[in-house]
Parts: sequence; structure tokens; C-alpha cells
Amino acid sequence: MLEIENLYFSYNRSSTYLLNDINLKVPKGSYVSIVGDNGCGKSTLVKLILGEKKPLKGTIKLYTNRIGYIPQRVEGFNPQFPITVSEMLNVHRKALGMKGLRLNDSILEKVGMKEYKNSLIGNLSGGQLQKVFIARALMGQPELLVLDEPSTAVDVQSQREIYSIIKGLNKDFGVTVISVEHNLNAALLNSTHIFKIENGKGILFSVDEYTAMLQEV
Ligand SMILES: Nc1ncnc2c1ncn2[C@@H]1O[C@H](COP(=O)(O)OP(=O)(O)OP(=O)(O)O)[C@@H](O)[C@H]1O
Repeated sequence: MLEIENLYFSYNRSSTYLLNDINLKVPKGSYVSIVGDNGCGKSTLVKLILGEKKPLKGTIKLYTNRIGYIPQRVEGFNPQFPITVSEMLNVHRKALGMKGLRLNDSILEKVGMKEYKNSLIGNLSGGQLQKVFIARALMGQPELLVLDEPSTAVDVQSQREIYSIIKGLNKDFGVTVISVEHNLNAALLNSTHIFKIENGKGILFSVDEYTAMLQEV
């Protein structure tokens, strides 16, 4: 689904590379959690994958253009704007050039938010809003879902529900998932692979390999 080869990146050309010779192959149908200390470059790697930043060196090959992105914070998004969940999805549907109003119901059903379709987005909790963003990302029928810390600012019950939705999309619908993850337990519980970034380098582990490594330490 994705192949990164010999990728180098820094925000400031005079400093050492933030990402220093990153190599990563994400197999179709996998669920890869990107982990690492604060500031190691996880979100930057996501921006590079999405084409928002350009590598200084190296290549990024994406084998689909059906990508759903769920950012940590939606830029320019004002939760107090007087718009309902359904209206928000309609705006997105029009932006995608799609028809079919009934699509909203079935997509909201997938994320357990159908009963909130007429609610104002300003009245939703952080977890409910996150589910609506997942629904919005699903409208483009993504083959690849990219998330940046899906459980940030979300209560524990909603976290469980959100991971269950993402894992369901991965397991039952074959959607490949790449997720920046602070929550290591969630990463180990839900993903198939862990990509650990440290000192600019990245290593891909299967979850079993990563668990075994943790037990050795
Ligand atoms: N636009 C930018 N210009 C300059 N430096 C930046 C920019 N964006 C991020 N950085 C710096 O690059 C480094 C990596 O940031 P990034 O957000 O990718 O890390 P992260 O691993 O996702 O961090 P966190 O876990 O805290 O979210 C940090 O030191 C950050 O301050």
C-alpha cells in the first residue's frame, strides 16, 4: 500500500535530520501504529506520506489515491459553527462530487452515530466528534486510513469504541490503517505492526516482535 525508501527530512536544513534514512513498507490490509517519543517526527512522517511536506531525499510511493485522513485537530474547524452532523457530511459529499443522501445514514451507522445525524456538531463530545470525522473520512471509500492520535482528548469509553471501529474497518473491510499512536497499549492491542521512530531512524516490528522486545527489557 505504501513504500518509503531512504527518506530524509528536516525543517531546518542546517540542523541534523529529523527523519534520517527512513524505510517503511506498509502491506495492504495491515494496521501500522507509529510510535516514539514526543517530537521524534511521527506527525511529520504522516505529513510526508500525505504529500503535505516534501522529502529532502528519498521516495514515498502510495499505491492508492483513496486515502481518508483523520487529523489530530482539524485545521480551521470551528465546533461552534451551527451545522448538524448530516449537513457537515453533505458538504463533504458535495466536495467529493458524490450523490446519494442515504449514504449519510449508512456511514453514520458504521460509526454508531446515526441517532446523532440531526445534532449540532457543537453539542457533541470529543469522542462523538471523532467518530463523525471517521465517518467523513469513510465517505471517499478509503483503501488507506491515516489517523493522528485517534484517542487524544477522548474519554475512555469512546476510546474503546473508536478503536473498535478502526479495527473493524481494518479486519472486516480490509482498510489499511496507519495511525500515530501515543497510547502504546492501544497500539499493541489493535495493530498488526508497530513502526518505532527513535533518533531519526525507524524500525518496523510485528506486534508479537514488539511485545517480545518489551518483555526482554
Ligand atoms: N512546521 C514546523 N516547523 C519547524 N519545526 C517543526 C514544525 N513542525 C514540527 N516541528 C518540529 O519537528 C519535531 C517533530 O515534530 P512532530 O510533530 O513530527 O513530532 P511528533 O513525534 O508527532 O510529536 P508529538 O508526539 O509531541 O505529537 C518537533 O521538534 C517539532 O517542534
